[in-house]
Amino acid sequence: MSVPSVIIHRDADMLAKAVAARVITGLVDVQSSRGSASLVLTGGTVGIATLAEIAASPARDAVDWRHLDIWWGDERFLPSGDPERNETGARAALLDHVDLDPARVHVMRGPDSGMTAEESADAYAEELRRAARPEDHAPAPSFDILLLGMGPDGHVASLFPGMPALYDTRPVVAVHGAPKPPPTRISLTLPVIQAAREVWVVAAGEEKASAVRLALSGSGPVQIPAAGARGRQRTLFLLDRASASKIPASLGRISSP
Ligand SMILES: O=C1O[C@H](COP(=O)(O)O)[C@@H](O)[C@H](O)[C@H]1O
Repeated sequence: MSVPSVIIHRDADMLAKAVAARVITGLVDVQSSRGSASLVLTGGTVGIATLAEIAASPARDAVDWRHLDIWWGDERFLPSGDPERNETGARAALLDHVDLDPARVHVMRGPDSGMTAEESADAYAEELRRAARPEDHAPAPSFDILLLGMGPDGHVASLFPGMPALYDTRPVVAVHGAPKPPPTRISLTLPVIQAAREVWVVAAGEEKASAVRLALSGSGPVQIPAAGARGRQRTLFLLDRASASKIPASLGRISSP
């Protein structure tokens, strides 16, 4: 697993713009060497703002959207089209504005599919298994870029502090009783997250400052799930000044004046 690098931007707006630029460049780089790429989306405020910035960027046309697999790190177990679903926000902010191959948009299904949360998690695990290549040596692809928002309690995806999902070794799990609504969710687990090539934790706001410090300073993932957000080749903590305000100055590289 890689050691996190911390990059700090002026504010949430600049952070979303900078992460958007990074995503575009990252996807173009992967596609130019391998043809297709994979991107795991997150919900949450900065996550969705980043997608809107990608959509607004003239550079977005440098990405070959038809050869991109879109996955989700987590989903709120709500019917399709529900405004609280991460998918709904992602579609409105970006996915509806670019020429994706619908077969490569891998949605975590909600209760309107007729599935229980457990069945939906199992169906997603099966979709991941089918997408895994021999070189992944795992029942899921090694994603090129996996984006994670982070809550003030340090949760990433739908992995909340102290909850059983943090010990689960299956690739995808149903989560019940989440402290943030809605209580039922579907989430990738830490083994799949940690198999991604690059994991980028994106956070803004003073209310996240303590969790950011703990995630970067030796806490375990059961206490602070973001502490387990590490990529195989690269881990980035992309922060605004407020969320970075409690980490030692030596840890962060200021990127926006
Ligand atoms: O519920 C969720 O929250 C987190 C963080 O959201 P934020 O609004 O505090 O940025 C998000 O990463 C996750 O995908 C989502 O389901």
